[in-house]
Amino acid sequence: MALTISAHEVSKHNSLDSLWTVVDGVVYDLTEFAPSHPGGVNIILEYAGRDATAAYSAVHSPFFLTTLPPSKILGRLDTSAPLPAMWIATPSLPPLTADKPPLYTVISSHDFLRVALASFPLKTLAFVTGAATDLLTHRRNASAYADITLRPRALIDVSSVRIHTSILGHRVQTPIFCAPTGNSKSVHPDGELALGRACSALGAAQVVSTAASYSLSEVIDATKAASSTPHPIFFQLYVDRDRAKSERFLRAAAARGHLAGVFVTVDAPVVGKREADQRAHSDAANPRALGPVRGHYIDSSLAWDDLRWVRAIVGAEIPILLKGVQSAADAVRAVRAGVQGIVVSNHGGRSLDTAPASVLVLLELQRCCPEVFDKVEVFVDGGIMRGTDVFKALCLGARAVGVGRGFLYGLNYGEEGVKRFIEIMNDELETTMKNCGVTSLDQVYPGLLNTRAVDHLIPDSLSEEHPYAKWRPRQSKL
Ligand code: HEM
Ligand SMILES: Cc1cc2nc3c(=O)[nH]c(=O)nc-3n(C[C@H](O)[C@H](O)[C@H](O)COP(=O)(O)O)c2cc1C
Repeated sequence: MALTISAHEVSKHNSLDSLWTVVDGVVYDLTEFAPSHPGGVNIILEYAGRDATAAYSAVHSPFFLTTLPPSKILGRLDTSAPLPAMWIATPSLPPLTADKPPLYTVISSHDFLRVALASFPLKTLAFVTGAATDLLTHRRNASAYADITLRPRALIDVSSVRIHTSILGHRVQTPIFCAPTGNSKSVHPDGELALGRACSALGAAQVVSTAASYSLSEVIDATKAASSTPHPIFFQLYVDRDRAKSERFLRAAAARGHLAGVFVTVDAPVVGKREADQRAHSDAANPRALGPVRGHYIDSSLAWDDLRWVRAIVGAEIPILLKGVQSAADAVRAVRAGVQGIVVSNHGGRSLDTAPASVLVLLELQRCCPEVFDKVEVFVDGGIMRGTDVFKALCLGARAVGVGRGFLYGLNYGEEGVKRFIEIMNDELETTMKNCGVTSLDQVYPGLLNTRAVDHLIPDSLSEEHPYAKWRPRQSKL
């Protein structure tokens, strides 16, 4: 890359016909790439013909640029002459809006949420706290835990409790894992690296999203440097419409040699209608746009048979989990399809509003297909804010629980905040166990819960018919 290119030359390539941009002093030709940019073409166009370093670095690690074909790296920017005014664009993400209270004053996940509400930039706030349409599933994920009550046992020696367990053969120090979340750099510049370092320090498993700001490899490298005992790292897969791209990602992930498994997300064939996100991005320049372009690269034709394709790529050894199982019928199909684990999840209520709260689906599995718990490892996420929630999910057969937003609220304070979040949740779980007369996670079982307040909501058979409405559409005469 010997060529030096003047800012004046770059600025001529400022349209979709010829689109150059500069990141960290390197000039890239994004003409071919821009229309398929997973974050949408408009954001790239905004930086066409000028410097995009700040905007790029606000959401991405340097890794993504290395995935462009070498022919698209045109040269270095000539910085010997003064750069034109307005050439270096400011990032589209505004800085944090408020000072955060000291971390030691934050003592619960609700406190972390309060700090996020006061300090996240508007777009980040909408992205992280948002959910589909009326947020009913999002709220119900949490409130359903409150409807399930505990049945404590007394006079048991609980002076010492242990919360370690295993996930698909990997020992973890806590049953709480970091669920995959995209674009974590919008919360903190260290994004998934900080999540990884904190998980590694406290022995929690981590799932790295396809849409992560840092690549899986960067996360593995960062956490290896932080701790000598590696924590299990999983990769979450959104299958790309360009299947060859997903195949390359998966092969690279498998070849990296530190992959505990692949979570294939199945509850977001399209991105849900998240109105806070739409409002935060509404733009007079594109009045007809209905929201930020997210996930348009996801292949909505993905079907059960495609799991064989995933298996063929990752090989026989790496476990595959389905993330986003929302019915007993699909849990049974997943077992038949030969996966090693399922995650009962509705994407934190972000995909389909009024889908059932995930802990209720866990109960549905217990009622309609209990054998699933013996055949595969079952996990759950969505709405977990307290140690009591974790405990209840484990009593209902979850091997471990995922938390999405909570980790991001911790990440607001960087690695230390994530550590504090995990420690608070662990501490609450231990307190719950002691007060319920349980000293290790192999003692939890459904008898420690009263679920009567929600039992009437749980389907009572695997049948995919409505219990009494039998109407079917008539054949159209057209
Ligand atoms: C001018 C350079 C670039 C800028 C300013 C930019 C900015 C952005 C923004 C703002 C988003 C949306 C984040 C959100 O959802 O809030 C995004 C998403 C994304 N970008 Fe870029 N980007 C650039 C170049 C690239 C390149 C070169 C690649 C890869 C080769 C890339 C890969 C992605 C991916 C995978 C996502 C999707 C994340 C998701 O699914 O949410 N970007 N980008
Ligand atoms: C900001 C954000 C981004 C997310 N990104 C992804 C993703 O890239 N892939 C995925 O499978 N799930 C994603 N999820 C869903 C989480 O993995 C998880 O299912 C959900 O957040 C659990 O609910 P909770 O946030 O109430 O804990 C995301 C969730 C949030 C809040």
